[in-house]
Amino acid sequence: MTDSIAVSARSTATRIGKALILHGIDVRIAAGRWTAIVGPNGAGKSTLLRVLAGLLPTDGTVQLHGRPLADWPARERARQLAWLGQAEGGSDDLSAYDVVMLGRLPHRAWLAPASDADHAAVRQALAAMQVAHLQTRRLGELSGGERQRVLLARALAVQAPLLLMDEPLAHLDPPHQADWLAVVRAQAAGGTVVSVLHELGMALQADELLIVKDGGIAHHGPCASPSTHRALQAAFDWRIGVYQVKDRWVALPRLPQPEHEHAD
Ligand SMILES: Nc1ncnc2c1ncn2[C@@H]1O[C@H](COP(=O)(O)OP(=O)(O)OP(=O)(O)O)[C@@H](O)[C@H]1O
Repeated sequence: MTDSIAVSARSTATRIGKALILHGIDVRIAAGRWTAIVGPNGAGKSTLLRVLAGLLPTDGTVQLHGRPLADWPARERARQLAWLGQAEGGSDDLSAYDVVMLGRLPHRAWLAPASDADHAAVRQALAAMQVAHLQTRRLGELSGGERQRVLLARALAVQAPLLLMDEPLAHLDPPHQADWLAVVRAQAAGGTVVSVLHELGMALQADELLIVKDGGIAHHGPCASPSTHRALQAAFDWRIGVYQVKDRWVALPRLPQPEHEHAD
């Protein structure tokens, strides 16, 4: 599994309106791994994730399991690729259970009732994100973190081999971040995960780091590699340091230094 490519994008330019947002993209995401996309604000991380999901047109080609995205029948593609966007709205009147059931739509025939397998997938996803006790509550009346966990459960309920998530940790407290980490590891053991993350300490727990800066790919490499750590620090203008704490890598902000001192 690790040698194959789950999703790839090759494009010279991605525009939103007239604005050039991404340029010179050539990225291959390995299957069976967790890739974290990181980089400064406005670098183009979310745009790149949307390109990989086929949600934003671009020149060049985007391929899912070696086949151009555009060639996939919509339902089949929806079963292959689960998506969690940033600040998603629109389902506030639905119960948490029904929101998670939306993740099963690609598996259901038009107007067909949910099957036992659909209900089982929903219950499993609710349990994985520890929101089973919220299942009868309306999405709109949940806290930010509860809501995010329900939306994560919806993405998990798709049971797609490729899971793309934009800032999945938004609003999650540290224990729930740790739970999410366990879920992602399990997910990557049988499939592929790509997540845009601002929490660099969490991103460094991934297998691969894809560093985006100024609309291009600055680096793509293993999270544990010194060259990746150097590239990460450089991408943030050396305003962060990467350190080893026991068996994990962490990134910490560096305080601004007086003009005459240099970063180490
Ligand atoms: N609809 C839009 N119209 C014009 N420019 C846009 C639009 N959406 C995003 N951009 C611009 O594209 C660039 C990349 O945005 P993107 O959201 O991909 O960045 P990001 O790396 O995810 O940022 P952040 O870390 O702040 O979430 C930014 O300069 C942004 O202002």
